[in-house]
Amino acid sequence: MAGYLLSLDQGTTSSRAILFTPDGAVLASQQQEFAQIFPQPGWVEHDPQAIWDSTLNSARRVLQQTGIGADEIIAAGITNQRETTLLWDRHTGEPLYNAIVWQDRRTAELCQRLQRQSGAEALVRERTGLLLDPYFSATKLMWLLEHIPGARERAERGELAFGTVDTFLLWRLSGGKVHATDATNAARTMLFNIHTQQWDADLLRLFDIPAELLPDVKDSAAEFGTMEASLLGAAVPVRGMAGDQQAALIGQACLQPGMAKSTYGTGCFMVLNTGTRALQSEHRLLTTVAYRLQGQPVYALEGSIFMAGATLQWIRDGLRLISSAGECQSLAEATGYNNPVYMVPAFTGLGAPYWDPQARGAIMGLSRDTGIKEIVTAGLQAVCYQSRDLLQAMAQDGVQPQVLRVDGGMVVNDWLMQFLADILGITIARPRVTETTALGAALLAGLQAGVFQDTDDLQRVWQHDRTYQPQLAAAQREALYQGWQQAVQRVRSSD
Ligand SMILES: Nc1ncnc2c1ncn2[C@@H]1O[C@H](COP(=O)(O)OP(=O)(O)O)[C@@H](O)[C@H]1O
Ligand SMILES: O=P(O)(O)OC[C@H](O)CO
Repeated sequence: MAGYLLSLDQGTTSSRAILFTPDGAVLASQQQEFAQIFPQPGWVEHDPQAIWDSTLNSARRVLQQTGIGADEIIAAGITNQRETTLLWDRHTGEPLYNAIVWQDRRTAELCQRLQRQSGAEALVRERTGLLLDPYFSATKLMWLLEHIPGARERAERGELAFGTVDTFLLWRLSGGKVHATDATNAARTMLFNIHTQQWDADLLRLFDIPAELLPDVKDSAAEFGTMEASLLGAAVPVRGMAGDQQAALIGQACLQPGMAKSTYGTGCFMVLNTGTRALQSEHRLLTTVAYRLQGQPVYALEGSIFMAGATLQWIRDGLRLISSAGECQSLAEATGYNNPVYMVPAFTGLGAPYWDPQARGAIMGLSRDTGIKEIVTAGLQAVCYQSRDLLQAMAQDGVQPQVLRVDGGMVVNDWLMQFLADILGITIARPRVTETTALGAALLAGLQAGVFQDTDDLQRVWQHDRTYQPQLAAAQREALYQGWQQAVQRVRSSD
């Protein structure tokens, strides 16, 4: 089929537009960063106009760069930073406040208050697969309704619309005609019942959210509406949508139960396909919707690590031990595996499976001969030990992937990938196209457009670049990991 697939990838620090050929190759890519707003400690906001402008500019530029007309685009897909919460006026389209970003912790106390309410935590866990944490949209929306004068009354009168970034972009792209999301994004709001695939009345009551605010929830490959022709020069149909980590799972073609991917960027997100079974984790992993096709949800277990590449950024910009992230590979090669130094990068607490917001970072095992290389190596090793924590939690929940597909900025580091294989004891596979998030959204759009017939067709798009096999003796692997577990134990605020 002639024509192209356009992917709009709206991330936490930048927006990207990528044009793919129908066989999943990247034709061109444009990216624009935007400002992070930190009004108070622990608060993180984005200007909605900056989200919109950077997305639209990237899309326009990628067409200009290639000379391709919008009328040559078969379908567009949207993928996005998840959980980030917006509230806008249905008549004017104007947001009432900045977007409250997923990293924002302003509702921590509100969450603690709700946790004390009998049965609240269990209700959230059972219906949404999530934990009662400020990370998700519900308490952010609650905050907006409480703090913007008149917002609650207006919401009850049906004058306002809530949305995560996908929904906001679709609203603007469609000229205010479509208020919809997909099941993967809905699953991160803490208001959506992942079993019935409906907004949940009990949760709406718990968080005091008027149902009038909510978007329609569609499959991840669906007819989401068309973009206003004035935006790109032709009315491009939007046919795919998924939160960025779920889109990466699709872009990595992890479409069978037991297949897993891990994205190593600023943070790390490991997602494991569990098929049509919504597996409830006993080890504080999240249960989430991986994608929904033809009304059938496929579920996933997810673990997130807050500091992956960000640890190296701190080593570079905070400690100034290196001048670029690329330097760390040769330092790690010189140090070797048997590094007595352990770094626990709990700068903003520990994520899954610990969920310990009070824990703080530490570097342990220092001696007079410790130098820069040992500290840098410990920063890299911490990413792998934390991945092992997540993989182990998944295994204890009954699913043990044999291969982990990886992507994100850190996976260019061959030493890191080999150490990851050795510490996890499974095969690490790196794909040829590492823009897996954008690819996932394009694949969903292509599926809906008929470019691909079924998920088997999507699987054929994935191409392998390099694999790393575990080579370390089991005893040595366990000894290294034990050192990590002891280090974590020492920084935790509670058991
Ligand atoms: N050679 C390298 N080895 C390890 N980490 C690296 C290397 N090059 C870049 N990184 C890390 O990769 C991260 C950027 O990855 P990227 O996927 O672009 O992040 P994000 O999409 O979250 O902004 C940075 O935090 C950087 O420290
Ligand atoms: O935009 P990213 O890549 O930092 O991803 C953010 C995640 O979706 C947050 O859950």
